[in-house]
Amino acid sequence: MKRAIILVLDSFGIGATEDAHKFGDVGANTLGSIAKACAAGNANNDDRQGPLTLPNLNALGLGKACEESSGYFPEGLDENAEIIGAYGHAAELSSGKDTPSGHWEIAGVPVLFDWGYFTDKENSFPKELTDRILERAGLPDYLGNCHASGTQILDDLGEEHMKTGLPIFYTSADSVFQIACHEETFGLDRLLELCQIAREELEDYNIGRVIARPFIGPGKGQFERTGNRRDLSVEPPSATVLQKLVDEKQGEVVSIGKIADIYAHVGITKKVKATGLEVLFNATKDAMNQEGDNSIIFTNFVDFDSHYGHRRNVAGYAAALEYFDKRLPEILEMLKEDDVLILTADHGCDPTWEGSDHTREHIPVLVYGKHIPAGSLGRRETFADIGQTLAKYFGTSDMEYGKSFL
Ligand SMILES: O=P(O)(O)O[C@H]1O[C@H](CO)[C@@H](O)[C@H]1O
Ligand SMILES: [Mn+2]
Ligand SMILES: [Mn+2]
Repeated sequence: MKRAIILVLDSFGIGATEDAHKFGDVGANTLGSIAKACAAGNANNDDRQGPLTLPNLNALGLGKACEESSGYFPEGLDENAEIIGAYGHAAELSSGKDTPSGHWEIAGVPVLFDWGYFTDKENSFPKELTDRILERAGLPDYLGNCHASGTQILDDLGEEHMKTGLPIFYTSADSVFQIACHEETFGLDRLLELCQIAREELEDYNIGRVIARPFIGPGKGQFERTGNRRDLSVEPPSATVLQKLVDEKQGEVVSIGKIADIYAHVGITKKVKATGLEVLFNATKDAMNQEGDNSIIFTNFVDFDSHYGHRRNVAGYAAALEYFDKRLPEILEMLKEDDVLILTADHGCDPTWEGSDHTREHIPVLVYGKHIPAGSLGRRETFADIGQTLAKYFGTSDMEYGKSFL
């Protein structure tokens, strides 16, 4: 019975890529920076203290993968631990360091074209675009029109939004058009309709995603984003390994969390809505109990990125990693004879880096299964090696990019 379980720790990079200078990210290392801060006693909070402790991820080869990627073995992890998994680090072929590019490349389809971006930090959006969106939505105006951190902008504009009823439009270094509205005063359905309009009006702008950012709370300092976030993505440019498994093998692809949105619902046969590390973990285990031959169980753990990476919260990121690590054996124990477990990431988001954007980094490629020999997979030229490996494992037609490592 063939099954792959793919766990994406969103933003968990392990060291800058060779082309990081193009992104201003030379020296970024999400895991490395967290490990350093923890070892120095600079990442303590109510949930955690001291050096970074990730024995289970380390046994799969995480520490060594980071060392091969960056020359730095993460402090806190045991350099002499017995390694039970195959481990490597992969560079990104895609032109961007965003979530869809990273995920599509993992599934064998790198994004070789350039996305459209709203590069101006202020007055970011063309007036003819926002005029059309507002007109179709029957709104007189909007707030924002800038690059922003999604939580900071709620503090800055949330109250004005509640008072005026005007939506908040903002963007970032990613190819995104984001709309934040209060779930209760503006309404979730209205926000989703507005995002759909924006998606349609953005057709000529080559923008990867429109993101609905609903939030709740009474006022400044008390606003919180909810689990009703929706990402309206364009479709991947060609068939991913997910789609091939469905089309060629009549397989199942189970999306847990954001995965379905990221692939624009293409190549996905089941969707499980889940928010937060704990619920995502439980949902992954449920799917592992249910799914049979020719299935991919694919989970995105977005909190690493959205709650800690973008928020530059090192202690929070470390605590979340330690929580993930503690629960990992539950999944290892559930693996059946031929199951393949892949732990990876889609880009970096070093919580010690300036600003609030992603960082261009290698991703870890940790592969574990009862019949997979432990040891280094070395440097991989593209995330698409994962997709090609899956194509070979499931016996679909080959992907155009990537080399199988099994
Ligand atoms: O600051 P928030 O809203 O979390 O935004 C982050 O999430 C979006 C999608 O990854 C990007 O725009 C990134 O900057
Ligand atoms: Mn991401
Ligand atoms: Mn992000």
